[in-house]
Amino acid sequence: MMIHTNNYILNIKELWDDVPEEYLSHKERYENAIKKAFIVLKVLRQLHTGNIQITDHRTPTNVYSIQDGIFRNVNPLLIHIGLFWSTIAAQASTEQQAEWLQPDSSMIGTYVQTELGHGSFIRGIETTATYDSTTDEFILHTPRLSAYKWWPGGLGNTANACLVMAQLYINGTCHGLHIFLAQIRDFDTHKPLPGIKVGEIGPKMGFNTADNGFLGFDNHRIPRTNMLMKNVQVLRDGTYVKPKHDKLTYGSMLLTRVTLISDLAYQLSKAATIAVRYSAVRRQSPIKSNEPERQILDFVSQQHKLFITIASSHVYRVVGLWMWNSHKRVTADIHEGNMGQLPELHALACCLKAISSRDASALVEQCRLACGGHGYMMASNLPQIYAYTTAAVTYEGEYTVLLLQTARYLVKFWRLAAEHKPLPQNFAYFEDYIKKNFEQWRNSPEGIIEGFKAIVAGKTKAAYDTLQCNLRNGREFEEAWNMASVQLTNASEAYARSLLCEVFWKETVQLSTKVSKSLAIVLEQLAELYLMYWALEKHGDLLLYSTISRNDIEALQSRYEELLALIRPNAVGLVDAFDIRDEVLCSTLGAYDGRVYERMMEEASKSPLNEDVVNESFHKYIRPVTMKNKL
Ligand SMILES: CCCCCCCCCCCCCCC/C=C/C(=O)SCCNC(=O)CCNC(=O)[C@H](O)C(C)(C)COP(=O)(O)OP(=O)(O)OC[C@H]1O[C@@H](n2cnc3c(N)ncnc32)[C@H](O)[C@@H]1OP(=O)(O)O
Ligand SMILES: Cc1cc2nc3c(=O)[nH]c(=O)nc-3n(C[C@H](O)[C@H](O)[C@H](O)COP(=O)(O)OP(=O)(O)OC[C@H]3O[C@@H](n4cnc5c(N)ncnc54)[C@H](O)[C@@H]3O)c2cc1C
Repeated sequence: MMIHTNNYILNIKELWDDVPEEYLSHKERYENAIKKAFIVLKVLRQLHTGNIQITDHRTPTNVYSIQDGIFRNVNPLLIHIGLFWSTIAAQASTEQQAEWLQPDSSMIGTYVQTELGHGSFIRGIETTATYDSTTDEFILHTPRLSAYKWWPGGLGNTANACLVMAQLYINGTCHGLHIFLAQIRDFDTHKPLPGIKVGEIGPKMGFNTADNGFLGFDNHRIPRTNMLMKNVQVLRDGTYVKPKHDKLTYGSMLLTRVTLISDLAYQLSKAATIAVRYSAVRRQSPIKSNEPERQILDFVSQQHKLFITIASSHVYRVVGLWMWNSHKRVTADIHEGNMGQLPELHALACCLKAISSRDASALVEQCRLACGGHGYMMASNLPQIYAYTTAAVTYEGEYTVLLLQTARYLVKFWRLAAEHKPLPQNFAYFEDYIKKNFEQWRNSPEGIIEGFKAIVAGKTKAAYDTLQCNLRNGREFEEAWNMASVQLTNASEAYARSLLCEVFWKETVQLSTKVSKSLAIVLEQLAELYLMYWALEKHGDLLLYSTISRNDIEALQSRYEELLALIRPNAVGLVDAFDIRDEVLCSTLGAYDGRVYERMMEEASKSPLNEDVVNESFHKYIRPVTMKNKL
């Protein structure tokens, strides 16, 4: 059958709710989501096997984006599709992949790493996998309460299998963290297997349809061949064959951090679409007292809140793709046995994941606030987008912890610069900073990019000097590092911002040569707005570390305000261009037709509290008190 995936999925009635899911209980919400998840999975499987064929392009992305509308919350199979399969594909041997990656597999899996006691510091993970050479098996065990797995999506009820991160022991020697495939529930009855204690962790701020779970093993045995063995092996006699790089096991986190940047761009485009369209419909106060009330989008302060969201969505789209291509390149190199580019990719992924998630959640919240009281309604969908987005600041590597990873990388290059050793081209500016080869400030995108590099150099130097000072004062390295950690994270944050500005500007300039002149003008305005916005936000840092003057800052401010005015006529067009369907946006405030107040009233009528003219609580609780008082 030939299908157009958007239309096909949108026409499956069971995927769309009559009652908004906010009115369902925790249990009903999950059951509703799981029903839909398996309808979607069936479509994906049919696409995979060729039973249905598609007529449109970008299908996985299409399905991915439509599912935001279907679930409003999260697909309970998100980790099954996004992490379980991809980890097997990346870390299992060819034979294991042939056995496990069957499209009609009975396995529904998840990625089980975090424990009650350890999330960030994964070397502290306590679950053990001990090799028993007499039976050719690993024994998975949870030695104490803090070793219980806690958080994995889909683990609570959906998954019957999982990839478990555990400390590998062979003949009493610990070889560190490795990944094991373990079946946890019977494929037919779905009952937990003997030796497995599994359940759901309870309601959260968001992600409530993802049945995040807990898991404990009581000496649970799995075959030796269930350890993921592409990069590392345990042989039948217990011989341990080391990987080429000891962090290859962390590869799934690296890949997810990279893909998250694009996902966050998409969440930003949803929030921007809702807030900009609403701001074009909403009228509140005249600007001049004798004029009619104006669209709130005409208030320059409102443009300041919203246009940076539009621009940031483009930034993360561009940088997400740039990182995706880098990941592809580095993975191909690793395949050839060359690990040289892995540290750089890890350092970039850490700081970009940290800053993209932090920016996205702050900007989604800004969009919600920009919609006034109505933004607080669940029916605006902004609270759900915020709850989803802010989780990304924590999962897949907590914000500060990831910035500190990138700081290790920056400090290494600063040390080279300080010792006058050769630096790679992309860090040549460290040497310029040390030699005080400062460029004269230029009020242009290129000038701002140079200014941001000076901030990175200045902040890395400050952190490095503090670190050295702590060491000279007799502190051990780890303690000295901890004492400098505020400055170290500041340096990483600055590094991420300079990368975002540079990559976005360069890619936009290149893209502008390939599109119509009128489109190129708008794209460059957005890119320039992004750079100006952050230059003004960070003007204190620029004053400290670059040659910018007060007059330059005033000129930047004027240009920024000019850009807001230039973008204003295209604002609605720019969010329409994100091309997000109403069914996916799920927002009374952001629908394409602008029927905001009508939709709000229609949604309110769905409230169960409006089913009866007089709710029975009146007779039970209110009347006895109020009428008694009257007597
Ligand atoms: C339209 C858009 C389409 C897009 C679709 C895609 C959507 C996808 C959405 C996905 C949604 C996901 C839903 C949520 C799922 C959530 C899942 C999880 O949260 S899983 C659990 C994640 N947990 C973490 O991230 C833990 C964070 N902690 C760590 O990663 C590590 O503990 C650590 C890196 C902080 C430290 O590790 P440790 O072993 O202790 O390191 P050392 O200190 O010994 O060494 C540091 C050394 O190692 C290098 N390193 C670290 N990690 C890596 C790596 N991954 N690759 C390469 N190198 C690595 C590091 O650079 C240091 O090197 P050095 O030379 O020594 O400086
Ligand atoms: C919605 C959601 C979904 C998730 N899904 C999964 C999943 O599918 N699978 C899975 O395995 N896990 C999952 N997780 C767990 C997630 O990966 C962890 O919560 C995350 O890695 C953070 O670890 P933590 O909770 O231990 O935080 P902690 O590390 O305890 O952080 C608490 C505070 O301590 C600080 N801190 C910790 N270490 C340091 C340090 N070295 N230096 C400075 N500051 C530090 C942090 O900055 C933070 O402020 C999920 C979490 C969430 C919220």
